[in-house]
Amino acid sequence: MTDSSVPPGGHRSGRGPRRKPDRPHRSGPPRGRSGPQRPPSGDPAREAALDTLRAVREDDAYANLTLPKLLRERRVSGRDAALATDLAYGASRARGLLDAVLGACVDRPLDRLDGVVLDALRLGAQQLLRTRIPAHAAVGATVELVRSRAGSKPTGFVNAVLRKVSEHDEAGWVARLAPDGDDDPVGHLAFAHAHPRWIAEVFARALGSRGEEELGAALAADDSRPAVHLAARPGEISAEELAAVTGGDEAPYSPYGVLLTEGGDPGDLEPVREGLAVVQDEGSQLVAVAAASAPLEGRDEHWLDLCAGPGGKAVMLGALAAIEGATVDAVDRAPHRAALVEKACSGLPVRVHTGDARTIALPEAAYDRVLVDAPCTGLGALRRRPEARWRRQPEGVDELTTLQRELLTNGIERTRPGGVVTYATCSPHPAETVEVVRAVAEATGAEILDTAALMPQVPGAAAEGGPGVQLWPHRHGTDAMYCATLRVPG
Ligand SMILES: C[S@@+](CC[C@H](N)C(=O)[O-])C[C@H]1O[C@@H](n2cnc3c(N)ncnc32)[C@H](O)[C@@H]1O
Repeated sequence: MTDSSVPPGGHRSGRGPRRKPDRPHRSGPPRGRSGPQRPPSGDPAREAALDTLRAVREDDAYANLTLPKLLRERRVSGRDAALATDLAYGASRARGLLDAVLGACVDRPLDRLDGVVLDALRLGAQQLLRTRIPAHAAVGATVELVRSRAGSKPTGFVNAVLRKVSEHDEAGWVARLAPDGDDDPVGHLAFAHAHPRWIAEVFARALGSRGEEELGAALAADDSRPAVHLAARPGEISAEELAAVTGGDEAPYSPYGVLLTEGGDPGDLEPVREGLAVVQDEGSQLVAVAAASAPLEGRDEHWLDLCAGPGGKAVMLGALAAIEGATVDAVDRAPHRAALVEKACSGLPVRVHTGDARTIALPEAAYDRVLVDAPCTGLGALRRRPEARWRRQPEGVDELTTLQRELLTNGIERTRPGGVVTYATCSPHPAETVEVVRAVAEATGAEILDTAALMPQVPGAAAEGGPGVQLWPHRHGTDAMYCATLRVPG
């Protein structure tokens, strides 16, 4: 079970949430939407969560962008903000599981329900099944939310459905509704950990021989909120100093990583405001460090980051290049993302270029080091985008793998003989990882290096069934990043 934290003194008292009388508050549908204005429910957390679910459902919005904006606009903070976040992100992540339970409690297809009622039922079911909020508080608060947004008419229906949901806990519903674990272990685990089956199948393939043992842990870790890591800027501050200043812990694998142990907005931390550190998953740090340190004979001055936006790895590469006396060319096709790289790399020896990496006018066979951090399905970073797992479709994978092969081939063509190329994705999908690297190495004659040897401090890093390193949330606490290094024949 995840997202089960109830804010201190929160809603376990059984008395439903109370609004502080002096808190400035704006309620009702998001700005710019018309519709009957009803009195607010006096529950800013659930109102913000409901409006977030609506924006995700109707406008294809991202929950992790919508909710913080709503909370800021409405000046919702503290416990209310924490509860809104738990509910909106939790219900977005668990949508498939919640809908299966609701489907068993409602006598018509869910898509025939009024949208607000469906969103509210999802929020109610999330509270009942995946938080420690007492059932009567969860049902009562959801009914009041519906009354304030849709009037009294649907309240009896919502009350009755949620009472049926509350007849079993999450494990009880999984036992009733999930595929049988003996006949269909992957389907069972996918249901129990609220993942679409196709994603669970991809994880199982990527885990290879360890799939049977580890798939449940992998899906459970993917169903929880990620820890926040900082990357100390090389040459400016050490991880040890950064940990001391921020109160975090030095991260286990990245020489520049710090694991934050306190909540709060990391953007408010002084070293982050001063540009001495950035928020960056430890897995991404390891990829950038591997790209900058893969063994190389001869000149080591010209580096290239072919898919650089928004610039997380380019900052690390730029800072390491500054120490080595090298320079970095950073490319991105999207002008707004190239602009973000420019901003992030200010003061570093990084030149930013906007254009398609496959055709941009940059030298051939000239770079000593190249990073190809390819666009991908993002299946390794699902923890960061609560609704993403239900939005992604397997059909998009082929188009991406074609682009990935072209980009890696181009990266190899731009590398001098004897130079090194690092290929990375934030996806563990074998079609995007080991299969791309194998196919391109075969076609170009590039030599695949032992990438796991570049990260001796990371246990169990070698990818299953192919070259490269595959990191995992359940093993390493990182995103499920993949990377492989190749040497261009001399
Ligand atoms: C996974 S992201 C890179 C993340 C980045 N390296 C970082 O650490 O912040 C992939 C990037 O590739 C860019 N991209 C996609 N197709 C491209 C192409 N044909 N040429 C150059 N950039 C491309 C996308 O705009 C996106 O910014």
